[in-house]
Amino acid sequence: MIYDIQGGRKMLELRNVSFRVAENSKDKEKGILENVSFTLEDNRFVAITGPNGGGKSTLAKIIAGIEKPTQGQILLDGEDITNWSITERAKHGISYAFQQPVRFKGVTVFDLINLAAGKEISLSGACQYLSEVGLCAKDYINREVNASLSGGEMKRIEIATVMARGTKLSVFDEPEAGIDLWSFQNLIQVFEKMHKEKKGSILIISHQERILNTADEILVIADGRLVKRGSKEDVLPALLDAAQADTGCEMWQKGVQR
Ligand SMILES: Nc1ncnc2c1ncn2[C@@H]1O[C@H](COP(=O)(O)OP(=O)(O)OP(=O)(O)O)[C@@H](O)[C@H]1O
Repeated sequence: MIYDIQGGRKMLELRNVSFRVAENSKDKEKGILENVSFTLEDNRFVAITGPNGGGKSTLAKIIAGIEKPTQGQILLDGEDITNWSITERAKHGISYAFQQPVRFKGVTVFDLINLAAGKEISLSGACQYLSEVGLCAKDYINREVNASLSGGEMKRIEIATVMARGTKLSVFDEPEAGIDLWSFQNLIQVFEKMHKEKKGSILIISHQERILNTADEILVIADGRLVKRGSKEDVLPALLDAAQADTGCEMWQKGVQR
């Protein structure tokens, strides 16, 4: 078994992960992520934050298998999954909720939750997930997952599907995006509950102080690099000062760990 320096079991490990794309001019490359390394233990709640365009969503997509790193390795329970597809990773317990969820014509909300659960679940069981994300279940359970759903509704349905999946790692990309303030309070409780019930590890990309405050650990990604990692007590005060001073990225990059 593999343990990290804090003594917890390493569930996910990123080793020097880089993601570079070709720039418009043929011979040049643009670094979206550069040498990102970190480990995630079982049943942890980790938030990833940082300035817009810093590389957070790319990192989440690389973990879920939507993008492949151009360099580096990803290990799940000690096994190298760098070249695994999204499906293989999903089968082995990695769930991903998009920043902008996809819609599936012809599929109902109930179908989607059932598919996510990977087993037959009752109507009341599916409704329970919808209620937890603040949707009145009877109004949504038989609706088609199409363009008639608003962005916020779609987002909540997707979070319900990730909960139904109940995998060892759930990755959420800005779950707060498009969610109204009232529902947001409930959403925080959803994540707190998932964490309390130890339903696997949660990796959330977020800019919201309340989500960062709930996390066991915060990673700050800026300009494609992991610039800070620590407990909320270590990381949050500097982040909030930076936000107030509006110095953004420069402040975050102080004390860069490379
Ligand atoms: N395939 C790609 N080709 C070219 N540029 C890309 C590609 N993927 C991401 N980028 C660029 O990489 C940068 C990081 O994007 P990413 O979406 O990961 O940022 P982010 O930190 O999640 O931002 P936000 O907080 O705004 O959601 C952006 O400048 C984006 O335009």
